[in-house]
Amino acid sequence: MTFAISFRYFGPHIVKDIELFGSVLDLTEKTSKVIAEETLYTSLYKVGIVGKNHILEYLELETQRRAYLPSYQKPRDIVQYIADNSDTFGMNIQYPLHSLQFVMEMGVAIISTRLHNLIVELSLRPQVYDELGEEQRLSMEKYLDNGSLIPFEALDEMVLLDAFIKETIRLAGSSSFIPRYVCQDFVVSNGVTIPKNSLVSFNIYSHNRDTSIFGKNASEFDYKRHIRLGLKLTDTDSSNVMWSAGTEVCAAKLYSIYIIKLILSLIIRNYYIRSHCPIASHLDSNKTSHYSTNTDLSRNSGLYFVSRN
Ligand code: HEM
Repeated sequence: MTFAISFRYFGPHIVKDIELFGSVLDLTEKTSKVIAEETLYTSLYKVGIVGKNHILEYLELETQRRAYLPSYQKPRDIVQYIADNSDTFGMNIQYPLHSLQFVMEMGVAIISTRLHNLIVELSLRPQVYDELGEEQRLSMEKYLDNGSLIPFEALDEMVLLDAFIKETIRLAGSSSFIPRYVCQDFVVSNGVTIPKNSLVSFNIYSHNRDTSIFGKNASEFDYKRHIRLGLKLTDTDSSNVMWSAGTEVCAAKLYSIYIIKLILSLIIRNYYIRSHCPIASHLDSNKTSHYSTNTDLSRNSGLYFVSRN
């Protein structure tokens, strides 16, 4: 999954470069071992796709420093876990550090892809933009004493923004989501056997248009449905599988929600987003979203920000 994300993040123009490294990528496993090795980073660094590796430098120093901290001073986080278990990793301490760095980088990458979806969708829906703008105005009024700071409670209270994010991401899901490599023959409940060595994935595109979950207009953009149905972005049930489900729910769900809400709030408070996309002018019907327009007009190069002041 992570590599599917990075392809989207880097964009088609450099997919060719990435393909050069096909030999070091193993896309057939959920968590490929090779992605955690230095080879990939070094290769990407050489062609200028990524910058110097300061994160790894920091993690290396920090794990060494933490090994000497008295127990009452040790933070309960993943870096500490690695420091405390350095014996287990032995000479390969680099392995968990690279993996951790990779999670952080991919986390940033995935947030940026979702923000991209959201900003394009906003640009196409001036009426929704006004409604979200009004919600921001009320929030600013309520939290006037906080100046330009936006407290967590304020983000929690932004129900329209919550619903807008959820609806946009619901309609943007692709047909291949959280792919898995099948290590052994697996019989599913309807008797079908998935043979060993297959790749399977969840069709979130169809799932998110299921009328039994989202109502008759499941294929349309109707962001207030989530408010009517009492659904929130934090949910992790069949109405919201964007964070996955079960035991593998995204470890940074809340962090991502707050970051996305914060960034969108700041944008909405300060700018109007307009699109050069001609589709916007006749997008009155809710039958489409920026993903179903399926056109390069919906790229961010077609957008411009106009200051509210
Ligand atoms: C809008 C942003 C994000 C979305 C939509 C998202 C979505 C997901 C999904 C669908 C999974 C399950 C993947 C699978 O099982 O194959 C997942 C897992 C995970 N995500 Fe996120 N993610 C986001 C941001 C982040 C960020 C920013 C980080 C870290 C800084 C992060 C860290 C993780 C980790 C560590 C897991 C594995 C959890 C486990 O297997 O127990 N995610 N995420």
